[in-house]
Amino acid sequence: MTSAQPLVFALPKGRILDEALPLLEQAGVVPDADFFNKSSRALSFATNRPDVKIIRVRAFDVATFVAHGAAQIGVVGSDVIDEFDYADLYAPVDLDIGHCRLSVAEPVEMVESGANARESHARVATKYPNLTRRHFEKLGVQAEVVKLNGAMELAPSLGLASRIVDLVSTGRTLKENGLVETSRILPVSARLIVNRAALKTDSARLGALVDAFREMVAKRKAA
Ligand SMILES: Nc1ncnc2c1ncn2[C@@H]1O[C@H](COP(=O)(O)OP(=O)(O)OP(=O)(O)O)[C@@H](O)[C@H]1O
Ligand SMILES: O=P(O)(O)OC[C@H]1O[C@H](OP(=O)(O)OP(=O)(O)O)[C@H](O)[C@@H]1O
Repeated sequence: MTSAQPLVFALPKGRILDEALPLLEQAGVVPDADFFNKSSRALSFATNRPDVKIIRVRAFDVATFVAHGAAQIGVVGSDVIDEFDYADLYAPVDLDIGHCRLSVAEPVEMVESGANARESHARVATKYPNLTRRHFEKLGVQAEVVKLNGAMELAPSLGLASRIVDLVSTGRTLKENGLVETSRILPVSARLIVNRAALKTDSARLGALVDAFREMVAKRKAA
């Protein structure tokens, strides 16, 4: 990565994007109009800065693009950062957006019977296999993970798993699917991430962007 090449900024499509865009603009990066064109199938976009372009990817892929240097900077949830645990990622700024938590949830009737509490083995449906295994290992419970990419809340009622590990905000999805949160694994918020090697080779531009986000988040908190 030389400073002559444009910086690639990876943004997650989906719910974090709406909260991240004002921060991006306050940091001096404004996507071109076609970024907001709902009918566009483009995935890469110019910005007001000739030396910065944006790629819009799935939330779970932002960390991978940045860790491998395909993007040098990005915004992603700490759930994704912790799930992949990439050595080449550095997460210098908690953006104080995208707040939720990663939790274990179980069917209400299982909690009432206490059946799951005595198990030394658990079949868990989740989008987060690594975080799930690490959590249950700490409890001395062997977790057999059933990997899903969404709608985990259906798994227990369909006999696919006895518990789930998933993100929780309001708790509404759990409640409407007969589940109850039984333990919290970690709090989640969106972070600014950078590729460690890129930060060394292009410290001027990347360092300035990190500082801009850091200062802006501090100002918002102080307001
Ligand atoms: N209630 C929530 N549920 C899920 N993700 C949340 C929630 N609140 C904040 N987030 C953050 O948003 C990210 C997920 O974004 P989103 O749900 O839009 O995409 P996704 O469903 O994970 O991705 P995709 O739709 O491509 O499968 C999570 O990684 C998390 O950091
Ligand atoms: O506690 P709540 O406010 O109900 O939010 C939690 C739900 O939000 C997420 O689903 P999302 O809508 O992001 O779709 P997904 O299943 O594709 O992740 C998550 O997977 C939970 O299902």
